[in-house]
Amino acid sequence: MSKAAEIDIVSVSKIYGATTAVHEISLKIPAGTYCCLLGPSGCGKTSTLRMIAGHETISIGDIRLGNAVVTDLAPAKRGTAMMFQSYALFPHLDLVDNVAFSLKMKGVDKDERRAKALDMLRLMQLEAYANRRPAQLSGGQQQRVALARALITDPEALLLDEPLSALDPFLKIRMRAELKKLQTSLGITFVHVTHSQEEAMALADIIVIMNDGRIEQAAHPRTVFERPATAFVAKFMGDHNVVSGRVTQSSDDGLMISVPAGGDFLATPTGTSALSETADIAIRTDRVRVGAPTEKGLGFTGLVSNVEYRGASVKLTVNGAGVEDFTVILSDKEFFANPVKVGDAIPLSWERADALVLGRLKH
Ligand SMILES: Nc1ncnc2c1ncn2[C@@H]1O[C@H](COP(=O)(O)OP(=O)(O)OP(=O)(O)O)[C@@H](O)[C@H]1O
Repeated sequence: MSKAAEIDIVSVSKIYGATTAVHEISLKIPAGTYCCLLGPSGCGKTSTLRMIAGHETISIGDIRLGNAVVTDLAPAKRGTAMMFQSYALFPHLDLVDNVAFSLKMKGVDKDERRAKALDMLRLMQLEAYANRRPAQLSGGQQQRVALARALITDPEALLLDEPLSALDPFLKIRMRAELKKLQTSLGITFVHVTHSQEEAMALADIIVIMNDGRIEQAAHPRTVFERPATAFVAKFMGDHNVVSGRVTQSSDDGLMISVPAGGDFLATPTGTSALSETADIAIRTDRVRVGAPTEKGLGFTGLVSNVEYRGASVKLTVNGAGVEDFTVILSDKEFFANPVKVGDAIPLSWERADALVLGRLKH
């Protein structure tokens, strides 16, 4: 139906008075990609999306869409369409008029815009509701109307600001699958703002993790999870233990870090990390086993402070070797073959490849 555009963000900053919301970010989003901007509240995701849309001016830098620099273009001239968190539907108009609205603004004649709106409603499987008003629809249906309204302009890129946040948990998961299917079938570029790691992992070809107005990592979800670039990414994505310490020994295939008044840990450099006096390492919670390590630095003995049953798995929290709240996820089978309880002293271990040295971003 539509052509997709690459989005190229070149050294872009957003400054609101005394607040720098976005600090000189650069990012290339290839044409036809599903990109999720992910990060905690206030990290600059929405400002970035709004600058791509043209709803916010760019303080410094440029944004290109396909071959065109769109930095100073009005939103309607960019080839982008935006879907808002609240859907922003007109309560007094039926679905056809809601969806056809932007074509009416462009001066497209009535028959043509109604025909196109009906096509879009058909695409969203809402044809049967064409004459209803938004209040007569479910949350999921309203979301599909908002999508139809954004897509009627035939955009090269669709920008979505927390599109699933108004939905209940069950519908959220269903609509998430529908968004992915839609993006795949249209083949256009989607940029989707979310603060949910799970949502970003499920949808994205590229996850852009932002922190304090900067990009910590932009990569495929599997890379982000298996090779988190920084301590922030490892902590924010979850399922990793991050241990910080002083570097006491370093070579090409290993780095030893000492935790103040605690243990020594061996870690694998990942290339993203410039070596310095201190370092952070990440250890996946599901890669830790109960048992003595085979090599110095690949485990420690600690006291169990919490045991949480989760059905298919059991989560242990362990303190020791200068590390607090070290998390271990065991399969239910592993745990019940050898159960432990709060207060037990247990040895933990992992493989050398499962302890990674993390990079540090200059702030
Ligand atoms: N119009 C504005 N005027 C002044 N400061 C603003 C304005 N809009 C955003 N900010 C500030 O810029 C920073 C980034 O805001 P932004 O809305 O881009 O973050 P976000 O990651 O989308 O957050 P959330 O997930 O809470 O929506 C915040 O500190 C915010 O307070």
